Amino acid sequence: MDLLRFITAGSVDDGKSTLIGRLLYDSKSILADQLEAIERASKSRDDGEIDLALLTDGLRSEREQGITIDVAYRYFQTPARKFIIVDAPGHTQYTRNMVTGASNCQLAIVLVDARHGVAEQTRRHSLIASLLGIPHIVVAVNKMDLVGYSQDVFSDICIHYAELAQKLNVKHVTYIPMSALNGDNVVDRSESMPWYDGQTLLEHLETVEIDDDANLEQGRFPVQYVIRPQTPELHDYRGYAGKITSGQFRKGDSITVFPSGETSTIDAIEIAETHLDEAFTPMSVVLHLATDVDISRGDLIVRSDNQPLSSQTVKAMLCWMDSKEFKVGNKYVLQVGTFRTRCSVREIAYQLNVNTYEQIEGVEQLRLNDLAKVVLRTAQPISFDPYTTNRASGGAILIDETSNVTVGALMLVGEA
Ligand SMILES: Nc1nc2c(ncn2[C@@H]2O[C@H](COP(=O)(O)OP(=O)(O)OP(=O)(O)O)[C@@H](O)[C@H]2O)c(=O)[nH]1
Repeated sequence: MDLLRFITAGSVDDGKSTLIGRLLYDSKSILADQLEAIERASKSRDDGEIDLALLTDGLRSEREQGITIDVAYRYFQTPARKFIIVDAPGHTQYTRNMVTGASNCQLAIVLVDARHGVAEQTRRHSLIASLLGIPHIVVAVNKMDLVGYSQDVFSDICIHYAELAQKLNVKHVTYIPMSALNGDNVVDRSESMPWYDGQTLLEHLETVEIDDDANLEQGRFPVQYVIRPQTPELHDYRGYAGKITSGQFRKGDSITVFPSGETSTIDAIEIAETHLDEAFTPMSVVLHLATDVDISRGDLIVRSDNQPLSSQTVKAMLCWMDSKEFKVGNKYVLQVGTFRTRCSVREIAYQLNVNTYEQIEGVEQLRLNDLAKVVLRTAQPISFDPYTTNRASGGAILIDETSNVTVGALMLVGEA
Protein backbone atom coordinates (compact mmCIF):
# COMPACT_ATOMS: atom_id res chain seq x y z
CA MET A 1 0.00 0.00 0.00
CA ASP A 2 1.41 3.39 -0.83
CA LEU A 3 2.04 6.23 1.55
CA LEU A 4 1.07 9.86 1.27
CA ARG A 5 2.92 12.28 3.47
CA PHE A 6 1.22 15.65 3.82
CA ILE A 7 1.52 18.80 5.85
CA THR A 8 -1.22 21.04 7.19
CA ALA A 9 -0.51 24.74 7.23
CA GLY A 10 -2.69 27.65 8.24
CA SER A 11 -2.84 30.64 10.54
CA VAL A 12 -3.66 30.18 14.18
CA ASP A 13 -7.40 29.51 14.54
CA ASP A 14 -8.08 28.67 10.91
CA GLY A 15 -9.13 25.26 12.23
CA LYS A 16 -6.12 23.06 11.63
CA SER A 17 -6.51 21.01 14.79
CA THR A 18 -10.23 20.61 14.19
CA LEU A 19 -9.61 19.49 10.62
CA ILE A 20 -7.05 16.86 11.59
CA GLY A 21 -9.35 15.68 14.37
CA ARG A 22 -12.28 15.48 11.95
CA LEU A 23 -10.23 13.55 9.42
CA LEU A 24 -9.18 10.98 12.01
CA TYR A 25 -12.61 10.80 13.64
CA ASP A 26 -14.71 10.42 10.51
CA SER A 27 -12.27 8.01 8.90
CA LYS A 28 -12.49 5.94 12.10
CA SER A 29 -8.78 6.22 12.76
CA ILE A 30 -9.08 7.10 16.41
CA LEU A 31 -8.32 4.47 18.97
CA ALA A 32 -11.11 3.72 21.44
CA ASP A 33 -9.15 4.94 24.43
CA GLN A 34 -8.27 8.21 22.73
CA LEU A 35 -11.91 8.69 21.84
CA GLU A 36 -13.02 8.06 25.39
CA ALA A 37 -10.50 10.56 26.67
CA ILE A 38 -11.66 13.34 24.37
CA GLU A 39 -15.31 12.53 25.04
CA ARG A 40 -14.64 12.90 28.73
CA ALA A 41 -12.74 16.14 28.22
CA SER A 42 -15.49 17.52 25.97
CA LYS A 43 -18.20 16.92 28.63
CA SER A 44 -17.57 20.35 30.05
CA ARG A 45 -18.74 21.91 26.80
CA ASP A 46 -22.23 23.41 26.77
CA ASP A 47 -23.24 22.00 23.40
CA GLY A 48 -22.24 18.42 24.27
CA GLU A 49 -20.30 18.14 20.99
CA ILE A 50 -16.96 16.40 20.89
CA ASP A 51 -14.10 18.86 20.65
CA LEU A 52 -12.00 17.39 17.87
CA ALA A 53 -9.21 19.89 18.35
CA LEU A 54 -8.43 18.12 21.62
CA LEU A 55 -7.04 15.21 19.64
CA THR A 56 -4.39 17.32 18.00
CA ASP A 57 -3.84 19.29 21.15
CA GLY A 58 -2.97 15.97 22.78
CA LEU A 59 -0.30 15.65 20.12
CA ARG A 60 0.96 19.08 20.94
CA SER A 61 1.52 18.20 24.56
CA GLU A 62 3.60 15.26 23.35
CA ARG A 63 5.53 17.77 21.40
CA GLU A 64 6.10 19.94 24.43
CA GLN A 65 7.50 16.95 26.24
CA GLY A 66 10.14 16.89 23.59
CA ILE A 67 9.16 13.68 21.78
CA THR A 68 9.25 15.56 18.53
CA ILE A 69 10.52 19.08 18.49
CA ASP A 70 8.43 21.74 16.77
CA VAL A 71 6.61 19.41 14.41
CA ALA A 72 4.21 16.58 15.32
CA TYR A 73 3.49 13.53 13.20
CA ARG A 74 0.27 11.55 13.11
CA TYR A 75 -0.24 8.29 11.23
CA PHE A 76 -3.52 6.93 9.94
CA GLN A 77 -4.68 4.61 7.27
CA THR A 78 -7.75 3.81 5.20
CA PRO A 79 -8.26 0.80 2.92
CA ALA A 80 -6.83 2.91 0.07
CA ARG A 81 -3.66 4.37 1.51
CA LYS A 82 -1.45 5.06 4.49
CA PHE A 83 -0.98 8.63 5.60
CA ILE A 84 1.45 10.64 7.63
CA ILE A 85 0.18 14.04 8.73
CA VAL A 86 2.87 16.56 9.51
CA ASP A 87 1.42 19.15 11.83
CA ALA A 88 3.42 22.37 11.93
CA PRO A 89 2.34 25.21 14.22
CA GLY A 90 0.78 28.19 12.51
CA HIS A 91 2.47 31.18 14.12
CA THR A 92 4.33 33.57 11.88
CA GLN A 93 7.66 32.81 13.42
CA TYR A 94 7.40 29.14 12.58
CA THR A 95 8.47 29.16 8.95
CA ARG A 96 11.33 27.02 10.14
CA ASN A 97 8.97 24.35 11.44
CA MET A 98 7.15 24.15 8.18
CA VAL A 99 10.41 23.81 6.28
CA THR A 100 11.60 21.07 8.62
CA GLY A 101 8.36 19.15 8.43
CA ALA A 102 7.50 19.64 4.80
CA SER A 103 10.69 18.85 2.96
CA ASN A 104 9.61 15.36 1.99
CA CYS A 105 5.85 15.86 1.84
CA GLN A 106 4.01 15.21 -1.40
CA LEU A 107 1.09 17.43 -0.54
CA ALA A 108 0.30 20.50 1.53
CA ILE A 109 -3.11 21.45 2.85
CA VAL A 110 -3.24 25.22 3.09
CA LEU A 111 -6.15 26.25 5.28
CA VAL A 112 -8.02 29.42 4.51
CA ASP A 113 -10.72 30.83 6.78
CA ALA A 114 -13.68 31.48 4.44
CA ARG A 115 -14.46 34.71 6.31
CA HIS A 116 -10.99 36.17 5.81
CA GLY A 117 -9.94 34.75 2.45
CA VAL A 118 -6.32 34.62 1.32
CA ALA A 119 -4.27 35.99 4.23
CA GLU A 120 -0.64 36.83 4.88
CA GLN A 121 -0.01 33.34 6.23
CA THR A 122 -1.61 31.78 3.16
CA ARG A 123 0.95 33.60 1.03
CA ARG A 124 3.82 32.65 3.29
CA HIS A 125 2.87 28.99 3.50
CA SER A 126 2.26 28.75 -0.22
CA LEU A 127 5.62 30.32 -0.98
CA ILE A 128 7.36 27.83 1.29
CA ALA A 129 5.41 24.93 -0.22
CA SER A 130 6.51 26.04 -3.67
CA LEU A 131 10.15 26.53 -2.67
CA LEU A 132 10.13 23.08 -1.13
CA GLY A 133 8.77 21.69 -4.37
CA ILE A 134 5.68 20.13 -2.80
CA PRO A 135 3.87 18.99 -5.93
CA HIS A 136 0.26 19.09 -4.69
CA ILE A 137 -1.52 21.85 -2.84
CA VAL A 138 -5.02 21.61 -1.42
CA VAL A 139 -6.60 24.94 -0.61
CA ALA A 140 -9.00 23.97 2.16
CA VAL A 141 -11.53 26.77 2.41
CA ASN A 142 -12.72 26.14 5.95
CA LYS A 143 -15.55 27.51 8.12
CA MET A 144 -17.92 27.59 5.15
CA ASP A 145 -20.75 27.33 7.74
CA LEU A 146 -19.88 30.85 8.88
CA VAL A 147 -20.42 32.33 5.40
CA GLY A 148 -23.74 30.58 4.78
CA TYR A 149 -22.06 27.91 2.62
CA SER A 150 -21.87 30.55 -0.09
CA GLN A 151 -20.60 29.47 -3.49
CA ASP A 152 -19.66 33.08 -4.31
CA VAL A 153 -17.38 33.36 -1.31
CA PHE A 154 -15.70 30.10 -2.29
CA SER A 155 -15.29 31.13 -5.95
CA ASP A 156 -13.78 34.50 -4.99
CA ILE A 157 -11.19 32.79 -2.82
CA CYS A 158 -10.34 30.34 -5.62
CA ILE A 159 -9.81 33.18 -8.09
CA HIS A 160 -7.70 35.11 -5.63
CA TYR A 161 -5.56 32.08 -4.82
CA ALA A 162 -5.11 31.14 -8.46
CA GLU A 163 -3.47 34.53 -9.09
CA LEU A 164 -1.04 33.83 -6.30
CA ALA A 165 -0.36 30.25 -7.47
CA GLN A 166 0.56 31.61 -10.88
CA LYS A 167 3.41 33.62 -9.39
CA LEU A 168 4.67 30.51 -7.65
CA ASN A 169 5.80 27.33 -9.22
CA VAL A 170 2.97 25.18 -7.89
CA LYS A 171 2.00 22.31 -10.15
CA HIS A 172 -1.35 21.05 -8.93
CA VAL A 173 -3.83 23.06 -6.90
CA THR A 174 -7.16 21.64 -5.69
CA TYR A 175 -9.81 23.73 -3.97
CA ILE A 176 -12.25 22.21 -1.48
CA PRO A 177 -14.94 24.11 0.46
CA MET A 178 -15.47 22.60 3.90
CA SER A 179 -16.50 22.93 7.49
CA ALA A 180 -14.12 20.98 9.68
CA LEU A 181 -16.39 21.66 12.64
CA ASN A 182 -19.50 20.18 11.05
CA GLY A 183 -17.71 17.61 8.95
CA ASP A 184 -18.70 19.01 5.55
CA ASN A 185 -16.53 17.65 2.71
CA VAL A 186 -13.80 16.38 5.01
CA VAL A 187 -14.64 12.68 4.91
CA ASP A 188 -18.36 12.86 4.22
CA ARG A 189 -19.94 14.80 1.41
CA SER A 190 -21.66 18.01 2.46
CA GLU A 191 -25.40 18.31 2.14
CA SER A 192 -25.14 22.03 2.66
CA MET A 193 -23.09 22.67 -0.49
CA PRO A 194 -24.92 20.89 -3.30
CA TRP A 195 -23.22 23.26 -5.77
CA TYR A 196 -19.85 21.58 -5.10
CA ASP A 197 -19.38 18.40 -7.10
CA GLY A 198 -15.66 17.83 -6.51
CA GLN A 199 -14.07 15.34 -4.15
CA THR A 200 -14.10 15.45 -0.39
CA LEU A 201 -10.75 16.00 1.26
CA LEU A 202 -10.29 12.33 2.14
CA GLU A 203 -11.27 11.18 -1.36
CA HIS A 204 -8.68 13.53 -2.77
CA LEU A 205 -6.00 12.34 -0.34
CA GLU A 206 -6.82 8.75 -1.20
CA THR A 207 -6.66 9.18 -4.96
CA VAL A 208 -4.21 11.97 -5.74
CA GLU A 209 -1.51 10.64 -8.10
CA ILE A 210 1.82 10.51 -6.34
CA ASP A 211 3.73 7.93 -8.38
CA ASP A 212 4.61 10.43 -11.07
CA ASP A 213 6.37 12.54 -8.50
CA ALA A 214 9.09 9.97 -7.83
CA ASN A 215 12.32 10.76 -9.66
CA LEU A 216 13.27 7.53 -11.43
CA GLU A 217 15.73 9.08 -13.86
CA GLN A 218 18.59 10.11 -11.67
CA GLY A 219 20.27 7.17 -9.94
CA ARG A 220 21.74 8.63 -6.74
CA PHE A 221 23.28 6.68 -3.89
CA PRO A 222 24.97 8.61 -1.06
CA VAL A 223 27.33 6.20 0.69
CA GLN A 224 26.62 5.80 4.39
CA TYR A 225 29.06 3.04 5.27
CA VAL A 226 31.85 1.14 3.64
CA ILE A 227 31.64 -2.50 4.71
CA ARG A 228 35.00 -4.21 4.81
CA PRO A 229 34.94 -7.48 6.70
CA GLN A 230 38.18 -8.36 8.43
CA THR A 231 37.87 -12.12 7.84
CA PRO A 232 40.62 -13.25 5.43
CA GLU A 233 38.38 -15.51 3.33
CA LEU A 234 36.19 -12.49 2.56
CA HIS A 235 39.09 -10.22 1.65
CA ASP A 236 37.54 -9.46 -1.73
CA TYR A 237 34.29 -8.42 -0.17
CA ARG A 238 33.67 -4.72 -0.05
CA GLY A 239 30.20 -3.28 0.02
CA TYR A 240 28.81 0.22 0.10
CA ALA A 241 25.74 0.63 2.24
CA GLY A 242 23.23 3.42 1.88
CA LYS A 243 19.84 4.44 0.63
CA ILE A 244 18.95 5.04 -3.01
CA THR A 245 17.63 8.59 -2.72
CA SER A 246 16.40 8.76 -6.30
CA GLY A 247 16.29 6.70 -9.46
CA GLN A 248 17.28 3.09 -9.89
CA PHE A 249 20.37 0.92 -10.21
CA ARG A 250 20.80 -2.39 -12.06
CA LYS A 251 23.46 -5.02 -12.00
CA GLY A 252 25.92 -4.19 -14.77
CA ASP A 253 25.19 -0.42 -14.71
CA SER A 254 28.15 1.89 -15.26
CA ILE A 255 28.58 4.16 -12.28
CA THR A 256 30.61 7.23 -11.42
CA VAL A 257 31.75 8.15 -7.94
CA PHE A 258 31.72 11.77 -6.77
CA PRO A 259 33.72 13.77 -5.93
CA SER A 260 36.60 11.61 -7.28
CA GLY A 261 35.05 10.99 -10.72
CA GLU A 262 36.25 7.37 -10.71
CA THR A 263 34.14 4.88 -12.63
CA SER A 264 33.19 1.23 -12.30
CA THR A 265 30.24 -1.10 -12.85
CA ILE A 266 27.80 -2.63 -10.41
CA ASP A 267 28.69 -6.21 -9.68
CA ALA A 268 25.93 -7.01 -7.20
CA ILE A 269 23.07 -5.39 -5.31
CA GLU A 270 22.29 -6.85 -1.93
CA ILE A 271 19.53 -6.48 0.65
CA ALA A 272 19.82 -8.53 3.83
CA GLU A 273 22.00 -11.11 2.05
CA THR A 274 19.56 -11.45 -0.84
CA HIS A 275 20.87 -10.52 -4.28
CA LEU A 276 18.75 -8.35 -6.55
CA ASP A 277 19.06 -7.53 -10.24
CA GLU A 278 17.76 -4.03 -9.67
CA ALA A 279 16.82 -1.70 -6.88
CA PHE A 280 15.18 1.70 -6.78
CA THR A 281 14.40 4.59 -4.46
CA PRO A 282 13.72 4.53 -1.47
CA MET A 283 15.38 1.15 -0.91
CA SER A 284 18.38 0.79 1.38
CA VAL A 285 20.89 -1.59 -0.18
CA VAL A 286 24.52 -2.65 -0.30
CA LEU A 287 26.24 -2.11 -3.66
CA HIS A 288 29.26 -4.10 -4.80
CA LEU A 289 31.44 -2.85 -7.63
CA ALA A 290 33.41 -4.81 -10.21
CA THR A 291 36.65 -2.99 -9.56
CA ASP A 292 38.49 -1.66 -6.56
CA VAL A 293 37.59 2.01 -6.24
CA ASP A 294 38.51 4.33 -3.41
CA ILE A 295 35.16 5.21 -1.84
CA SER A 296 34.39 6.55 1.60
CA ARG A 297 31.39 7.65 3.60
CA GLY A 298 29.92 10.83 2.13
CA ASP A 299 30.77 9.93 -1.46
CA LEU A 300 27.97 9.84 -4.01
CA ILE A 301 27.57 6.93 -6.42
CA VAL A 302 25.55 7.83 -9.51
CA ARG A 303 24.64 6.16 -12.76
CA SER A 304 27.16 7.36 -15.33
CA ASP A 305 24.46 8.08 -17.91
CA ASN A 306 23.00 10.84 -15.76
CA GLN A 307 25.46 12.87 -13.73
CA PRO A 308 24.96 15.57 -11.11
CA LEU A 309 26.56 18.99 -10.98
CA SER A 310 29.80 19.31 -9.09
CA SER A 311 31.02 22.68 -7.91
CA GLN A 312 32.66 24.71 -5.16
CA THR A 313 30.46 27.78 -5.62
CA VAL A 314 26.75 27.20 -5.41
CA LYS A 315 23.59 29.26 -5.57
CA ALA A 316 20.77 28.23 -3.29
CA MET A 317 17.49 29.36 -1.76
CA LEU A 318 17.98 29.48 1.98
CA CYS A 319 15.53 29.36 4.85
CA TRP A 320 17.47 30.74 7.79
CA MET A 321 16.51 28.96 11.00
CA ASP A 322 18.79 30.38 13.67
CA SER A 323 18.45 33.34 16.01
CA LYS A 324 22.03 34.32 15.25
CA GLU A 325 22.28 36.36 12.07
CA PHE A 326 23.42 35.03 8.71
CA LYS A 327 26.01 37.34 7.11
CA VAL A 328 28.49 37.42 4.27
CA GLY A 329 31.79 35.93 5.44
CA ASN A 330 30.20 33.62 8.04
CA LYS A 331 31.38 30.01 8.02
CA TYR A 332 29.28 26.88 8.37
CA VAL A 333 29.34 23.18 7.60
CA LEU A 334 27.26 22.28 4.56
CA GLN A 335 25.76 18.80 4.36
CA VAL A 336 24.29 17.39 1.17
CA GLY A 337 23.30 13.73 1.30
CA THR A 338 25.92 12.14 3.54
CA PHE A 339 28.67 14.52 2.42
CA ARG A 340 29.91 17.33 4.65
CA THR A 341 32.27 20.18 3.91
CA ARG A 342 32.99 23.62 5.31
CA CYS A 343 31.64 26.62 3.49
CA SER A 344 31.58 30.38 3.70
CA VAL A 345 28.91 32.87 2.68
CA ARG A 346 29.87 34.76 -0.47
CA GLU A 347 26.78 36.79 -1.13
CA ILE A 348 23.14 37.39 -0.26
CA ALA A 349 21.78 37.89 -3.77
CA TYR A 350 18.33 38.91 -2.53
CA GLN A 351 15.86 38.32 0.24
CA LEU A 352 12.31 37.29 -0.58
CA ASN A 353 9.43 39.27 0.85
CA VAL A 354 7.21 36.42 1.98
CA ASN A 355 4.00 38.37 1.44
CA THR A 356 4.55 40.16 -1.84
CA TYR A 357 7.15 37.71 -3.23
CA GLU A 358 9.30 40.72 -4.13
CA GLN A 359 13.06 40.33 -4.27
CA ILE A 360 14.80 42.73 -1.89
CA GLU A 361 18.36 43.47 -2.92
CA GLY A 362 21.18 44.95 -0.86
CA VAL A 363 20.32 42.94 2.24
CA GLU A 364 23.32 42.52 4.53
CA GLN A 365 22.03 39.97 6.98
CA LEU A 366 19.26 37.47 7.48
CA ARG A 367 17.26 36.82 10.63
CA LEU A 368 15.34 33.82 11.89
CA ASN A 369 12.80 32.56 9.29
CA ASP A 370 14.03 34.81 6.48
CA LEU A 371 14.11 33.37 2.98
CA ALA A 372 16.83 34.40 0.56
CA LYS A 373 18.87 33.48 -2.46
CA VAL A 374 22.51 33.10 -1.43
CA VAL A 375 25.87 32.13 -2.88
CA LEU A 376 28.16 29.83 -0.91
CA ARG A 377 31.76 28.80 -1.44
CA THR A 378 32.60 25.30 -0.25
CA ALA A 379 36.00 23.95 0.82
CA GLN A 380 35.55 20.83 -1.33
CA PRO A 381 33.36 20.48 -4.42
CA ILE A 382 29.83 19.30 -3.68
CA SER A 383 27.85 17.04 -6.01
CA PHE A 384 24.18 17.83 -6.32
CA ASP A 385 21.19 18.28 -8.61
CA PRO A 386 19.06 21.41 -8.82
CA TYR A 387 16.38 21.01 -6.15
CA THR A 388 13.66 21.66 -8.71
CA THR A 389 14.62 18.48 -10.56
CA ASN A 390 15.57 16.35 -7.57
CA ARG A 391 14.48 17.11 -4.04
CA ALA A 392 16.65 14.38 -2.54
CA SER A 393 19.99 15.39 -4.02
CA GLY A 394 19.19 19.09 -4.28
CA GLY A 395 18.36 19.68 -0.63
CA ALA A 396 21.10 20.54 1.85
CA ILE A 397 21.51 21.94 5.33
CA LEU A 398 23.83 24.37 7.05
CA ILE A 399 25.23 23.35 10.41
CA ASP A 400 26.78 25.61 13.03
CA GLU A 401 30.31 24.33 13.56
CA THR A 402 30.49 24.99 17.25
CA SER A 403 27.02 23.91 18.41
CA ASN A 404 26.44 21.25 15.71
CA VAL A 405 22.89 22.59 15.33
CA THR A 406 21.13 22.81 11.96
CA VAL A 407 20.78 26.51 11.24
CA GLY A 408 19.59 26.62 7.65
CA ALA A 409 17.71 24.64 5.01
CA LEU A 410 19.01 24.98 1.45
CA MET A 411 17.34 24.29 -1.86
CA LEU A 412 20.31 24.16 -4.24
CA VAL A 413 19.79 25.99 -7.50
CA GLY A 414 23.01 25.55 -9.46
CA GLU A 415 26.61 26.58 -9.89
CA ALA A 416 27.35 30.24 -9.24
N1 LIG B 1 -17.72 27.56 12.70
C1 LIG B 1 -16.63 26.86 12.51
N2 LIG B 1 -15.66 26.89 13.43
C2 LIG B 1 -14.57 26.16 13.24
C3 LIG B 1 -14.39 25.35 12.08
N3 LIG B 1 -13.18 24.74 12.17
C4 LIG B 1 -12.63 25.14 13.33
N4 LIG B 1 -13.48 26.00 13.99
C5 LIG B 1 -13.25 26.66 15.28
O1 LIG B 1 -12.17 27.56 15.15
C6 LIG B 1 -11.41 27.61 16.35
C7 LIG B 1 -9.96 27.28 16.07
O2 LIG B 1 -9.88 25.93 15.66
P1 LIG B 1 -8.58 25.06 15.88
O3 LIG B 1 -8.81 23.79 15.21
O4 LIG B 1 -8.18 25.05 17.30
O5 LIG B 1 -7.57 25.99 15.08
P2 LIG B 1 -6.05 25.79 14.73
O6 LIG B 1 -5.84 26.40 13.41
O7 LIG B 1 -5.66 24.40 14.91
O8 LIG B 1 -5.39 26.66 15.79
P3 LIG B 1 -4.07 26.32 16.56
O9 LIG B 1 -4.20 24.93 17.06
O10 LIG B 1 -4.04 27.30 17.68
O11 LIG B 1 -2.98 26.52 15.55
C8 LIG B 1 -12.06 26.62 17.30
O12 LIG B 1 -12.94 27.33 18.13
C9 LIG B 1 -12.86 25.70 16.36
O13 LIG B 1 -13.97 25.12 16.97
C10 LIG B 1 -15.44 25.35 11.11
O14 LIG B 1 -15.39 24.67 10.06
N5 LIG B 1 -16.52 26.12 11.37
